Amino acid sequence: MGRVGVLLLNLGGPEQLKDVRPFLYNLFADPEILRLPFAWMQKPFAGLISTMRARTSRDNYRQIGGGSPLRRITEAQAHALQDDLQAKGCDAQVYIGMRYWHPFTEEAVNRIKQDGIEELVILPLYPQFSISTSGSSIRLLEKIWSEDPALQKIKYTVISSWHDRPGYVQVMADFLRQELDQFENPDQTTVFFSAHGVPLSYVTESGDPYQQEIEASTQLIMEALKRPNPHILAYQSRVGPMEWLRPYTTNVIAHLGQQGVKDLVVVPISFISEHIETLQEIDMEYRHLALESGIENFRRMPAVNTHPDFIDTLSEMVLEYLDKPSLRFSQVFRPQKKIKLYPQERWEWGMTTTAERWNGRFAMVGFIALLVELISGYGPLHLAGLL
Ligand SMILES: C=CC1=C(C)c2cc3[nH]c(cc4nc(cc5[nH]c(cc1n2)c(C)c5CCC(=O)O)C(CCC(=O)O)=C4C)c(C)c3C=C
Ligand SMILES: [Fe+2]
Ligand SMILES: [Fe+2]
Repeated sequence: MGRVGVLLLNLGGPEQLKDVRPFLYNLFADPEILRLPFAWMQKPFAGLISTMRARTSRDNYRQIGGGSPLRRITEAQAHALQDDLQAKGCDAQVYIGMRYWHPFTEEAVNRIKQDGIEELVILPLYPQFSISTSGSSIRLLEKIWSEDPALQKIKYTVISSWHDRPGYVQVMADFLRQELDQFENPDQTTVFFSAHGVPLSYVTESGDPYQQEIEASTQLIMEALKRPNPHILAYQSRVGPMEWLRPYTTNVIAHLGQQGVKDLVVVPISFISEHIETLQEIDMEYRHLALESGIENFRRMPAVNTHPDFIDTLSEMVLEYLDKPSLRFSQVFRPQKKIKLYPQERWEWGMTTTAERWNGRFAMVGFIALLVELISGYGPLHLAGLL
């Protein structure tokens, strides 16, 4: 075996409040996250939205101590994984490549090249595949690879998804059982799986396997739990005016409260590390909503972070994939159709008269302004109390 490397992929998060705007810019400049009708719109639009959303987003990061813990946790996972692989006789070097913040994917790839890695396992830290997460990171790697002959000599394989790995399912079930046992009536407590949402069109138009994988993980965890608890799945963190996967977490929490549910445990199903959406959105916003809606006991299952059983699952997976035939970037899921940000209007460009063309252009400007406002939650319509 040649020199072995493992590349962990994750989203990245702003470490300080001053990083929030440039981080958001990188995120919104990615067409896998936000696809505009014309490519030339992407960067100006990302600039606009990131500037306008930065205030709300900074407030949220301020509430969790002024930055995301994602880098620190991912580094701890990388160290633990490297030690575990070593203990299992595999002398591998583990790298971290973040999509939108430091340490960037490009930096990780440079280090992999400098270190003379000959065999590489690429492991996204998202159990379920989505075009917007693992898909985006893998697309980026494919591009970097295509531009560098030195990288093309590395034997690599991609683990595109691991939502049904027995080890992962077992750790999640064990964590859930421990959390349930904190309630007075563990078997009657409602289990609320909260997954990060994606726009509905990713699934219905582009064939994103994300929803199906989330549902499968949920099912497998409930089976491994071996308890009779009622359970429900909903999607959180919607951004923008489009329809996202339903039901929305906020609606379901309010509804459960109205139905008289008193004990609720939230399982953050699409996250394996603590970050803003567990620490702020679930622990603060959803807790507040739940208590207001009549739920009395609200708990959240912690993310698996660096738990030894979780790290063991990761290392077993890496060792298994080193022996498997490799999965190429081109074999990883690709959207069937280009993702659209919104159900596209039929713009009648240059059809009849100049007047109609200009009507279209003015409508486009108005439409973009509305979109910016809906995504950022900030603008003249909000000021006028209309949104
Ligand atoms: C499975 C995980 C995730 C999916 C799916 C996902 C899709 C997705 N996200 C946005 C918009 C934003 N995401 C933001 C931060 C963020 N998102 C994830 C995970 C998923 N996103 C993580 C791990 C983080 C970083 C968290 C941290 O601790 O820093 C943000 C910025 C934060 C905010 O302002 O809310 C945005 C915006 C879209 C549009 C999308 C699907 C298309
Ligand atoms: Fe996100
Ligand atoms: Fe989010």
